[in-house]
Amino acid sequence: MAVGAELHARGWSLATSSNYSVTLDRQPLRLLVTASGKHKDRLTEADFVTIDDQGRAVADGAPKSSAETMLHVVLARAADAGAVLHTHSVWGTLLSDRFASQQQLTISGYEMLKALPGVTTHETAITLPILPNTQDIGAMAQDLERLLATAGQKSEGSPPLSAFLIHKHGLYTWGADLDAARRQIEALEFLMECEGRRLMASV
Ligand SMILES: CSCCC(=O)C(=O)COP(=O)(O)O
Ligand SMILES: [Zn+2]
Repeated sequence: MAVGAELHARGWSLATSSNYSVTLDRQPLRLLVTASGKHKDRLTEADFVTIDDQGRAVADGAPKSSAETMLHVVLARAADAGAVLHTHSVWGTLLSDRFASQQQLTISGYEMLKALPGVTTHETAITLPILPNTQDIGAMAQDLERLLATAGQKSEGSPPLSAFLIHKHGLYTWGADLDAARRQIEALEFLMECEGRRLMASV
């Protein structure tokens, strides 16, 4: 609840945008996911749903979980996520469109990069893949599974994939726990704003 209020206050989870999850159990898989369509500034305990590995609510009478629930399931299953945060910031949305033809946004040179897992120097280049947006979340979940499988084969020395963008939609990041995901979302939103402002200043 506190994360929703905070990300809303930062302008990254306005209105009903965004969704969040925490992995409760791995065997069987159980995630606590935000309910769908909730104003993220006003989440209450009733606005969280425990779901299984198929994205189904475990308890009868639970509210409908996020429309993007299956992305959280894929991240918990295939990327070992302990927590996932998804935001809809202005900079993430604009940059996902500006770099859509390249299907990725690369950011390098900023000291803030060191807030991300596996990054020890500002000289590191991180790449945020950009997935196509679609209302078919099953198709998007398959795209994400492919992306994670490919990222797993990347060469040693590059930081692990810990975030991606969806075209004209927003940012996903995940970590071992909510603190890690919270730290990453703040660093990534900062980095995207730097990159967006830098590009604007150079036109
Ligand atoms: C106006 S937000 C549109 C849906 C979306 O992208 C989102 O992040 C929130 O969807 P949910 O079903 O999790 O409320
Ligand atoms: Zn979204």
